[in-house]
Order: sequence, then structure tokens, then C-alpha cells
Amino acid sequence: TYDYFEKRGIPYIKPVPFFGQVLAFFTQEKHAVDVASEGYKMFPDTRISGVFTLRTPAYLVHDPLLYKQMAIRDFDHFTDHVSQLSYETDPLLARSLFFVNGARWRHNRAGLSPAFTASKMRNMFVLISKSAGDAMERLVAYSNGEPFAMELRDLYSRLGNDAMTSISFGVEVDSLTDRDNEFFHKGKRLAQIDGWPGVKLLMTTLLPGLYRLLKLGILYKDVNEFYLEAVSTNIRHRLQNLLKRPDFIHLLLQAREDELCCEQHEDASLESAGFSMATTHAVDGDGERLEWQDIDITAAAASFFFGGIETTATLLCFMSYELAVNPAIQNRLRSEIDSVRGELVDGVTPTYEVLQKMKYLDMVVSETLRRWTPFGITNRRCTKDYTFTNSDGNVITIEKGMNISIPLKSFHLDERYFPDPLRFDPERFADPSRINQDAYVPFGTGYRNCIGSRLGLMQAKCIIFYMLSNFNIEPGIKLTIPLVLDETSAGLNAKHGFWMSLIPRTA
Ligand code: HEM
Repeated sequence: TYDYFEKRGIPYIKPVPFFGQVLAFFTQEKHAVDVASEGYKMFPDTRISGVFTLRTPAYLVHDPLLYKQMAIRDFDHFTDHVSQLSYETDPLLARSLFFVNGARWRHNRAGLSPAFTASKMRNMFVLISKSAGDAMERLVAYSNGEPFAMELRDLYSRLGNDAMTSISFGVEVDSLTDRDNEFFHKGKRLAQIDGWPGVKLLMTTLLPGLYRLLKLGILYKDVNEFYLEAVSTNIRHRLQNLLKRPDFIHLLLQAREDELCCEQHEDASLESAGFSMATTHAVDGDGERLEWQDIDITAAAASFFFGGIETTATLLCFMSYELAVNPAIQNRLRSEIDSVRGELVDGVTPTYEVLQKMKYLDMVVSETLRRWTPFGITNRRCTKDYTFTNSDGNVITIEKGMNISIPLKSFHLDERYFPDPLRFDPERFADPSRINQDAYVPFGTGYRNCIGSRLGLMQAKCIIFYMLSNFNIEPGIKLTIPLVLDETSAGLNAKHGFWMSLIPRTA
């Protein structure tokens, strides 16, 4: 087994017997993303290297251009993600967009894309802004004009949970006051990517065979049941009372009736949600009509929740950290916020259009996604043999069935693409034409990139707008500087939390 890459002349990390390259994953001494991307720095001149996960050979892409080719031009060789969940153990996630593959993915992606157009997002943004604005009012009241300490991962998880519960499941909750409400409790379990669920999630990509063999499920059983019941009840209620609300359930019900389509004339001025937004590539669903049972609608909503909550909270946490330790950047961003306030009807509530044109806000967000990539690695499975030439002239054929990892974080921290990569510097994005767009991929690239990039960006921008309108963010006493990362989480997190001091601007 272990001579697989040797025979093909492909650089690879010498495996540890039985464990291959992933021993550190089991001992948790290194973050899983870093374990999986270890070869990237070791072999700087290759386009691809070899990895052994236990005894199975797999590939790691080093060249962003090769990733782009696989994701766009040669997409039909790489249509699938690596994980293969079963309906039996993961009834919701196995039906969700990230985890479905083949023809089913194509139909789902084509069917769901119209729910993410700019005008749909603008309509939905009203719900997001209301949810965040109401929460911020409560936070301001809580502060009573005095500075207070707060752990921001918890705060942003609550804000994100409430906003996503509103737009994904059609229910309004207030997790700042009603701290143990069932939607927050279940939502936390749904989006949990540390502890045992995180280990299982990592296993689906690092050790997919073992995961299936052990018949593990990622989501807790009670979470699957809770959301299925909640969404089915919500759907019945809407149909009986002819209710309409600009959220995902409404759009997915339209999809069920075959009424969901892109607007004939999308307003071009709404299109971009910023530099980092993933370009959309139309996927053809082969004209086949999808049956949207309640379980499919619940699965789609749950997948938006699962894919969107932690990633967006991570973006907000690290952005707040950088603003706290770089007060000049924070002040400049706050000045930009104050400068657009006159354009808002009530001087307080940000609109989609106003956020969209805030350049410095976009620079700060884009740089945070580069420096602290929330989703550090993605993957593809080779679905048809693929041949390309390596940098040394060696012709390589990736065989059907092989797994491929794409180290998004490594691209972002590679000094060949981003000089002085560990420095947080929004100025890099002052002139986007100077950014290597193949190497800047926080939302992945190609047909299977993130479907929710516009939503994630607008939500994060909205929340930070409210935060800086009301508070100065300063490092709290319990904050570790520089941050110590939690090596055991499947996502990106601070080991000791994001402890900040929030100083009301009126103080
Ligand atoms: C800052 C926030 C976010 C980041 C950094 C992020 C990043 C990513 C990345 C890197 C991928 C994999 C792309 C690939 O394999 O090429 C992905 C896929 C996905 N994301 Fe996001 N995401 C974010 C927010 C969201 C939100 C808000 C949603 C919900 C609507 C969402 C839903 C999804 C889904 C459903 C997929 C799978 C797409 C497919 O397989 O067709 N994400 N995301």
C-alpha cells in the first residue's frame, strides 16, 4: 500500500505504519486542517502531493490553478464531496446539499440556487437586520451605559442562531434573554463541530470508510426529530393560514410547487455582496423536477443552518479580535459606519444597499476571511479518471474514487500569494485587482462553491455594523494575545474564548 505514490513519482509524507499521516488527528496535538495539509509547506514546488489516511492514499492539491480547473473546467471529473452519509444514520444531513452527490446534488443545487439570488437575499435581509437590531437593543439596555466583559463566540452564536432560526425555520426566538430556549439548545447541537460531533464530522472526510463501517451519525437523534417536527408544523400552519414570510421555508415551498425561479430581471446593482463573494456558476438540473417532501425541506433548511452558523460566527469572532487589537482599524471602520448613518431612514438600521457599498467594511471582512479562514480545507472525490502534468513534467492520472483535499487556509497563508501572510492588513484589498483571485478562495470555487456566501457576508456585515455603532471593542482581561487556537475543534476557534470588553459609546 505505502508504495502508491513512490511508484508514481509523486511527493508524499512518509506514513506512520497503520496511521499513515493522520496520527496527530487521533492524538489531537495538531488541528485537523493542519494535519491534512501538512505536505503543503514540505513540497513547495509540486502541484499535488500524496497523503495516506490510515492505509488509504489520497491527494492534496498545492496549486490554486489546478483546484480551479478541477472545480470549473474539468468539473465533471470531480462532482462529489468525499463524505458519504447514510439516510439511516443521518436522515437530514445525508439529504443536505454539502453531503449529497452525483445527480441528486445537481438537482438540489439547481433547485436551491434561485433561493440565493440577490433580490431574495435582500428580502431576507430585512429579517436578519431585525433580529440583530432587536438583540443589539437588548445588549445596550443590559450594559446600562457601563463597560462589561463578554465572550463573543457565545454572543455571536446566539445572534446567528436567532437570525438563522428566523430565516431557515420561520420561527422568532430571543436567545439573549431566553437563554435556554429549545431552538437555541437544539441549534447549538445541530451546528456543534467540537467534541464528539466534531470528531465524527472529521472522520467523514478523513476516514470515510471507517465512518460508514461504524454506522455513526453526525447529528444527534433528538436534533433530527426536533427539526423535522418543527418544520412540518410550520409548513402546515402556513398552508392552513395562507401565510407568507420572506424566508427559506417560503422559498422551498415555492420550489415544491415549481414556482421558485430566478427573477427575469435581477437588479444588477444588488448583485455583489463584496469582494469575497463566491461567483455563481449556473448548474443545470437536467430539467428533472425535484420532489420536495417535508424531510427534504427540513434537510435543506438544516444544511443552511449547519453550513452557515459556525462559519459566520467564526468570521465575526476573528474580525472582532482583530479590531480589538488594532484600534486604528476599528476607528476607521467606525468612521465609515458613522458616515453612512445619514443615508438610513432611522439613522440606525442598516440596509442591504448601504452595507453593500461600504468599501472599508468589505476590506476588513475580506482580510479576516483570508487571515482566519473559517473553512480551512475542502475536498472532492474523483468521479472520472483525470490526467494532468505536474510541475516537474511528470504526467499524473488521478484514478476514479480517489479523495482530494484542497487546503484553502494554506493558499491564504502562502507568502507567494500574500506577502507577510500572518499580518492582518485590510489594505491588501484596497485594490482588488492586485489580489490573486485563484488563491483567494474563502468560499471555495467553481460549481460546488459555497451557495450561502452572499448571505454569510451580509449577515456578518450587518452584525458588526450594529456592534461598532453601539460599542468600542477592547481586549478583555481574559483574552489571550496572541490567540491560542483550539486544536481539538473541527472548526476554527480560540481555546480560551474571545473575551472582550464592550464599552458603550455613550459611556
Ligand atoms: C463566512 C461564512 C461562510 C464560509 C467561510 C463558508 C465556506 C464554505 C466553503 C469553503 C464551502 C465548500 C466549497 C467547496 O467545496 O468548494 C462551503 C459550502 C457550502 N456552504 Fe458555506 N460558508 C459560509 C457561509 C454559509 C452560509 C451562510 C450558508 C447557508 C446558507 C452556507 C451553506 C453552504 C452549503 C449548503 C455548502 C455546500 C454547497 C454544495 O456542495 O453545493 N455557507 N461553504
